[in-house]
Amino acid sequence: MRTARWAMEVFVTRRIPAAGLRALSEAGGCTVQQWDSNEPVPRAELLAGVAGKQGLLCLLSDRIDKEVLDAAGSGLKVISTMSVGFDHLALHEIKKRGIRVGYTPDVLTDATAELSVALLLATCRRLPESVEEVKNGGWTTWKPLWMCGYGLSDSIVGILGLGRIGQAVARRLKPFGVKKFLYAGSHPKPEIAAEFQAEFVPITRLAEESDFIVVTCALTPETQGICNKDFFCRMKKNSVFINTSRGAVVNQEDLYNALVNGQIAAAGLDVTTPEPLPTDHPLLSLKNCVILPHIGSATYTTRNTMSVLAANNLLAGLKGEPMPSELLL
Ligand SMILES: O=CC(=O)O
Repeated sequence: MRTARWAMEVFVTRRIPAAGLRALSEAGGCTVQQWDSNEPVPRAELLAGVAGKQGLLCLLSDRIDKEVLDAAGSGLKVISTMSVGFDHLALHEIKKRGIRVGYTPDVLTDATAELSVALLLATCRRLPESVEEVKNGGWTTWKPLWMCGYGLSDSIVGILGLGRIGQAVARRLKPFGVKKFLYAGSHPKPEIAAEFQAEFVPITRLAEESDFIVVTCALTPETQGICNKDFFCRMKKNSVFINTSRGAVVNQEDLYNALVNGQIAAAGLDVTTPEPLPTDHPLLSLKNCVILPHIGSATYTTRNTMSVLAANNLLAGLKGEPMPSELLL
């Protein structure tokens, strides 16, 4: 039997890819308690599970707030989230307690950018609607005016948040013949934008001039609800709105009205508020709104890599070593 030089207890809030769990168990010295289910851990189980632990490996669907931190107690040293987003973590409270945080940027950039492009094309070329017409007999003949949508060729694409994923989206869209890229965000990034000759503009101009808008910014107090009535009213009537960041960046009621009133042509959302979106939600009744169940990073390889990175972040934090991807608070 291997004797551990350090003995730590961790709580894992969900069933994760085996590779991630293996990384934890092979490290030795780390006792894992896991909510071994595909469904979210009930709040009471989370509060009980985290009690007395030194490490917590969680997902973006777990709200890690003061209550959880209090339940964990003063021994909690590390929180490792298997996500690039960290809006589910009460960072102020976490920082106050001196807890380190790991996350999983970079490894999901390609998968998420790919999904963003897939969603954009599915939305602007009306793929779900078309598939449905084939199944329901709506496809009676080839019709010149039927199922027309909007193409990327010669278009203006606006990226809200030219971070890692926004850049990867622009890189993938460029070969489709995009005429011009605009981007908006907290500050200009001239070196990065040079690759796409992208122009930094105020968000109002992004809304007014873009044929396609792709939202890839992080959810922060500044970006919460930023895509609102004013934003959608400024957009062109034939423009398409895509969001693969976080649902709360969008005021969904305003988006619904924009889609119903023809203020914009269509929307594709991989993220909503809440998640899951209730099946009777008004947005789901619209043909010009394509909604996916938050699958941006969902490739087998990416999810495996994310789980291993999350495990390695946790282990490094527990040992007091530099993490492969630490969120600096
Ligand atoms: O949305 C996905 C993530 O934050 O990893």
